[in-house]
Amino acid sequence: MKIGILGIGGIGGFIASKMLQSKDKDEIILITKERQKRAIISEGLTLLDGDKSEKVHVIDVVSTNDKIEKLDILFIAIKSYDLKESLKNIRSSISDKTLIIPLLNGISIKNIICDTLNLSERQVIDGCIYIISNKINDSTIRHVGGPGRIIIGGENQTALNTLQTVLEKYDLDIGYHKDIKEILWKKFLFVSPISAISTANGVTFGALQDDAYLMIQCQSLMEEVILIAKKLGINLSHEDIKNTIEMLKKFPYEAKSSFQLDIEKNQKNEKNILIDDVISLGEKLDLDVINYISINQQIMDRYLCVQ
Ligand SMILES: NC(=O)C1=CN([C@@H]2O[C@H](COP(=O)(O)OP(=O)(O)OC[C@H]3O[C@@H](n4cnc5c(N)ncnc54)[C@H](OP(=O)(O)O)[C@@H]3O)[C@@H](O)[C@H]2O)C=CC1
Ligand SMILES: CC(C)(CO)C(=O)C(=O)O
Repeated sequence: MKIGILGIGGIGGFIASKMLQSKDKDEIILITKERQKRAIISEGLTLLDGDKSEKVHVIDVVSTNDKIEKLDILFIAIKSYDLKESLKNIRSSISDKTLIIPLLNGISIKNIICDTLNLSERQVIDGCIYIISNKINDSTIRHVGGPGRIIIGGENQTALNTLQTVLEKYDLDIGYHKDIKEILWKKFLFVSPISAISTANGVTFGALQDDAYLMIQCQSLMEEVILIAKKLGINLSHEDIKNTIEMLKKFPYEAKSSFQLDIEKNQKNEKNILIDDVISLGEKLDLDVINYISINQQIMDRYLCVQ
């Protein structure tokens, strides 16, 4: 099996390192930019986790300028703002049999992939990951916290069976769920409000939980996400808000979302999929998302938002 991983940053670097550490492995191909390819060829790939540092030697690392052989499985771990461009670059490595697993945040990623590559929905197996993992430099990734749990799923049971058989040999914590849409919305219920509120106020996950007023605001954002989800037929409830807040407690005090880290560095960021999508869905579905409109404004006032 040829397994590609597109985007070797916080997420792609984490899963690549875990897979490459396995003794019995498939052909794992890391797909990067040219500059990062050179760094990984000369330095290997190092995953830092607490006091541990694990370096793997990488045999197959290609850049999007290289000719890449047809892949059986492709994990996508790119930021949403680079997604379309990078997919176009690796189009020739995707056949009508390649199974694609996006691990990006957001609720519209499958549509973007299918539209960009003109693929059948059955080929794209929705997924998400619960983790905080950051790229330190082109050859070093740090797992900061979070369980690293991956959930994939959907209606294509044949594809899921294949993936389960291929991926079980790796030290990855993977769960399979038929109703993956609900899982993606539950993840979104976590990542969107928490990223928005902590970024708007410049606080870490721990400081957010210490501030009762901010937690009330955070819950108001969650209510708006639930309103939209329900209108779209996704079964989220207030119980999910409780579970989401419980989950927040499992992250380290100093943790920040990838959105906050990007925006603080004045880098391109995923505001479009984390915040703007909620506002436009609210408008489209004629639902009141006043708290999202206001948090969006707070973020724009506080930072110069690079899009
Ligand atoms: N980090 C986290 O803890 C979590 C992130 N997520 C989600 O996962 C997704 C990926 O995030 P994350 O791993 O943090 O992102 P990173 O920015 O750390 O990694 C993305 C990688 O893709 C590379 N890249 C960009 N464009 C291309 C291209 N055209 N061809 C090849 N490589 C390219 C980047 O290179 P360069 O740096 O040079 O641009 C970088 O190495 C996002 O949607 C994020 O929201 C979800 C859960 C947790
Ligand atoms: C909030 C978090 C850490 C949850 O996995 C995340 O998805 C992100 O930072 O993008």
